[in-house]
Amino acid sequence: MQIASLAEVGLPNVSTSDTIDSTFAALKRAQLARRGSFTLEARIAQLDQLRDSIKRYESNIIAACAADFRKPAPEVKLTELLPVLQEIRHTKKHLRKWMRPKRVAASIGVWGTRSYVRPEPKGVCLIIAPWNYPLNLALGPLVSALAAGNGAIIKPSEMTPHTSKVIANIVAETFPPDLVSVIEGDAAVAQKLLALPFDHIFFTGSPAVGKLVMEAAARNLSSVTLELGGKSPTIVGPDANIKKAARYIVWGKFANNGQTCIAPDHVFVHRSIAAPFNEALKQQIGRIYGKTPEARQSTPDYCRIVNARHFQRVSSLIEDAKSKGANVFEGGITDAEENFIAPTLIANMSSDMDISREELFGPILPVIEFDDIDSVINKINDNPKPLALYVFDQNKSFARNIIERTSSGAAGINLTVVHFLHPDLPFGGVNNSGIGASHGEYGFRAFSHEKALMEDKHSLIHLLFPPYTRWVRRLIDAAVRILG
Ligand SMILES: NC(=O)c1ccc[n+]([C@@H]2O[C@H](COP(=O)([O-])OP(=O)(O)OC[C@H]3O[C@@H](n4cnc5c(N)ncnc54)[C@H](O)[C@@H]3O)[C@@H](O)[C@H]2O)c1
Repeated sequence: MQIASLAEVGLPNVSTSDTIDSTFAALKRAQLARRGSFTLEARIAQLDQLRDSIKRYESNIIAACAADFRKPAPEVKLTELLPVLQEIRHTKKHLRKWMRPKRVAASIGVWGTRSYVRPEPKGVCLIIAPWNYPLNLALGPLVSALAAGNGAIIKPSEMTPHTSKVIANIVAETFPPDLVSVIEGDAAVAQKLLALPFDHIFFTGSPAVGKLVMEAAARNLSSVTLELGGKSPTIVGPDANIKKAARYIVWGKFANNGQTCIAPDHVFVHRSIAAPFNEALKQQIGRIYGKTPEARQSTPDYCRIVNARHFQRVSSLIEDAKSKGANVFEGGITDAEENFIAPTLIANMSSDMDISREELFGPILPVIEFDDIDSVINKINDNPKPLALYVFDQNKSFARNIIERTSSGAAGINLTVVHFLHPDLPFGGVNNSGIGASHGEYGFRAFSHEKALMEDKHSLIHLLFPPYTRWVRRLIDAAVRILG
């Protein structure tokens, strides 16, 4: 389905930047009012409503993603709809257990008390989303925020305006504005929002903007979850199943046109298998996207770069690499009219090239040959900790060695990207690639405050209260001796 203009997506019923303060105040008031009555049933009803609306809007979502960056419909279903719908299903199934206060056994020191860890809603949360999975990364966190009993403001990305409008319409149709509101806009709008004392900020985007978000959050001591990016390395060992490695790497890299936070950024391949591996990569690209440049440009299965600015950025990366001696051995063809960049494979990368430093976030894959795995591990450890790291090898100890000696948000063995789909795995980065985690119970906990609750039953702790008579002092000394 083609969308010619934003108006066709539907009339937005959405807060604008002028109404930021009043929207926030309304959410705050409503959140306090409903605090005691936000039951399991109420939360599940909201999740059901969200699921129904998403399903009702399915064709609009597909059309909007096509209008924004020619994202293929099957990719929209697999990477935008499925993760959010699965998150709803999984959350509904487990929410009762997650919400239940967890009994904690009394320790000797507080014998005679009863204790619980009681998750409570953080309050009013801000969700700032990126453009690359515009629906998934706006509504996925919303599922966790609602499950945990919060109100939320969503600020979708201005770079995918059609999808942003659809999100606004879904939310306006599904929730009262004092429970969930969408505020559309750019960085300036995000900055206005960030000045407000949100109870939690869930940000997905680049590490550079993540730092600004954390700085702004610090002013109000708002807690943060930062889902960031970086250069996720992939290592193909000497005993890799070459065909399988190429299949997963080509899919993980070129789906969404390389604009995936957990896409393999670059590949280290053992020199002994480099030639057949490079050939296998080329074969996979041909098999999926077509044998000729024309076929690759016309296939409906290949997404586009999101806008002219990013097209320019990614094209310049290729030009910079070429001018410094890189060998573009597949692709490299670009068409500015369509923000099209062919699936591109690059050899002979060197440290003076921009592709060796920047997160590529586009359809270019540098392939680097190695002899000694220690040098690869050292290189990874010399750089900021990545969001994901992938290893392909049949030999389990090869992967184990790398995973033990490096730090990354997630690690995958003989696959790429798929870990995103497991609702029981924490999804998140580490330091430069992120702080905190999302998905399933991890998402619920990100949006919850774990309140410590203790009740006195028949404890003897009052025997240690002042005045500090000789008897009390003796008791305290004994307590320190026994418990310390
Ligand atoms: N870890 C993850 O789950 C994940 C998922 C997708 C994308 N990413 C990362 O996101 C990046 C690409 O997305 P992007 O280009 O939309 O990121 P971005 O950081 O430029 O923008 C993300 C959001 O922040 C807002 N923003 C931009 N500048 C801002 C500023 N100065 N102050 C406040 N808000 C501002 C944008 O309007 C947008 O809504 C990549 O680095 C990618 O790896 C991470």
